[in-house]
Amino acid sequence: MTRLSLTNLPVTPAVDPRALSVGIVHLGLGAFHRAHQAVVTEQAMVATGETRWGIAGVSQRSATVRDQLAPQDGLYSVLERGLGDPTVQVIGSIRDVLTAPEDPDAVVARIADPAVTVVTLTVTEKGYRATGTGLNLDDPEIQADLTGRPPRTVVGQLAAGIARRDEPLTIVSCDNLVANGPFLRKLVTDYFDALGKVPETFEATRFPASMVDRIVPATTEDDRAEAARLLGVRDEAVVVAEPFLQWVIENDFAGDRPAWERGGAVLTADVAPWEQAKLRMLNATHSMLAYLGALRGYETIAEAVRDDELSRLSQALMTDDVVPTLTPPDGLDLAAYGASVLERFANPALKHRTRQVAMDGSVKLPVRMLGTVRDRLAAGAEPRTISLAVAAWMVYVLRTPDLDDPQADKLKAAVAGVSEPAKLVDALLAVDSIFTPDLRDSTVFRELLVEHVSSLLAGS
Ligand SMILES: NC(=O)c1ccc[n+]([C@@H]2O[C@H](COP(=O)([O-])OP(=O)(O)OC[C@H]3O[C@@H](n4cnc5c(N)ncnc54)[C@H](O)[C@@H]3O)[C@@H](O)[C@H]2O)c1
Ligand SMILES: O=P(O)(O)OC[C@@H](O)[C@@H](O)[C@H](O)[C@H](O)CO
Repeated sequence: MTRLSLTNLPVTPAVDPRALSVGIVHLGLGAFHRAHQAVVTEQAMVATGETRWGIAGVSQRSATVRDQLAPQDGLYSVLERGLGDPTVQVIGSIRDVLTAPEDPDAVVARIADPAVTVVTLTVTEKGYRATGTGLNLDDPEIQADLTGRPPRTVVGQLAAGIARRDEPLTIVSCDNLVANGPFLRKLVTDYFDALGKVPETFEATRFPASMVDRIVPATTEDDRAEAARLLGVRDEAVVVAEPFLQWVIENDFAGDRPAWERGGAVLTADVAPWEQAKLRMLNATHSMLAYLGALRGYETIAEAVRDDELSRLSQALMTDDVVPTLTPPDGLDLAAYGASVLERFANPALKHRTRQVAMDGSVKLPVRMLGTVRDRLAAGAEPRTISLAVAAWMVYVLRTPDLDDPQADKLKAAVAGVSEPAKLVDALLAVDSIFTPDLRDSTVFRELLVEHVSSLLAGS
């Protein structure tokens, strides 16, 4: 079947791709960016008529996305799966695709280009190479970048690009992290400190925080076949998304930016309440459903949330444990938000695999769950359901032979030969890159974990 390209365009993108120049570099050209920031950026250009916000996307690890997009002139489609029939939209805002391991100098050159004023990122939690307190200076790739090779890490790429610029830059993390903007600023600061030289432009570089939300499961062959059926041409780079899309961005930019608010984003002075509500309600519940669902043999999140007991536990997690820790942003009704999250998870057309959401637990737990545990303990409350979520991760680590986690070897070594609940809990609580001393020393938390792990092990 013919491939999607500028000469085989069954559906015209909302912008003319040929008219665009590159003004944004995006690091981490995965599925999410293509279904979220690239779409909002395109809509912003449609609303303003500007043509200078084309995106140069950077694949950080393999050449797969480049090999999918390059023969298609950077074009791809978003297959939206809601409750009705699926729809498909061709997106034209990605204008260049680079593969960092093949051409690291080209990535730095793009970041240094004066026409580029904004860099965005979606490189997953582990892509930041952080410890609980800052940049992991023991990471061999960070150490290698610090010797001055063409950088291979995301922080090294940003630092090298900033160092070559005369004009300040704005860097927007779009990953699910607590205070993602300040967090990334700290990592880049640590890098320059380790180098022993801070470029003059760094002080003016801005790192606005952002909250991003749209469920974008990994694309499957069935999705590619469905897109081909709807488009009449083959799209190897199609991404699947739910209809919902939200992007809240701190309005703190060093220079020009796309009018993202004209494309559906919200620009605000304070992202923290949005981000905390989303990470603690949506993402924590997502992860709990992933671990409990996988342990019960459910393939997808939609199957898991349709289990009455897991649905009740999801509701209890949000209502009893999370909501008391939140100060909602103006205009957000937390009860209605919680109900809408569960409805979105139940979308049967989105085959979001429990195993995909469950991956990288060692870096997700601190972001999604442990803040709630800490806040409830500090309030003298018993964090019952959130502890079940953590216990489910512990049993998942024990029971999953091919654990997909950056610390898989360390976690599997910690639980090797363990079968008693208390020993499993103690072995994993001792992993200090995940659990801080206050949590390790909490008798209430430990006892809840042992109780939940006991019943999960007995029930399976
Ligand atoms: N998919 C979603 O529903 C969704 C929703 C909200 C936010 N996000 C955020 O976007 C991130 C990416 O999600 P996705 O769906 O695009 O995943 P994906 O697997 O399609 O893409 C992941 C991207 O991160 C890069 N990456 C992975 N490990 C890395 C490492 N160690 N160093 C540097 N780069 C690395 C990959 O090269 C790839 O470009 C998530 O981790 C999350 O923080 C995703
Ligand atoms: O993308 P991850 O692996 O960081 O997390 C998995 C999901 O919880 C996450 O992607 C949600 O779908 C998303 O945060 C919804 O906006």
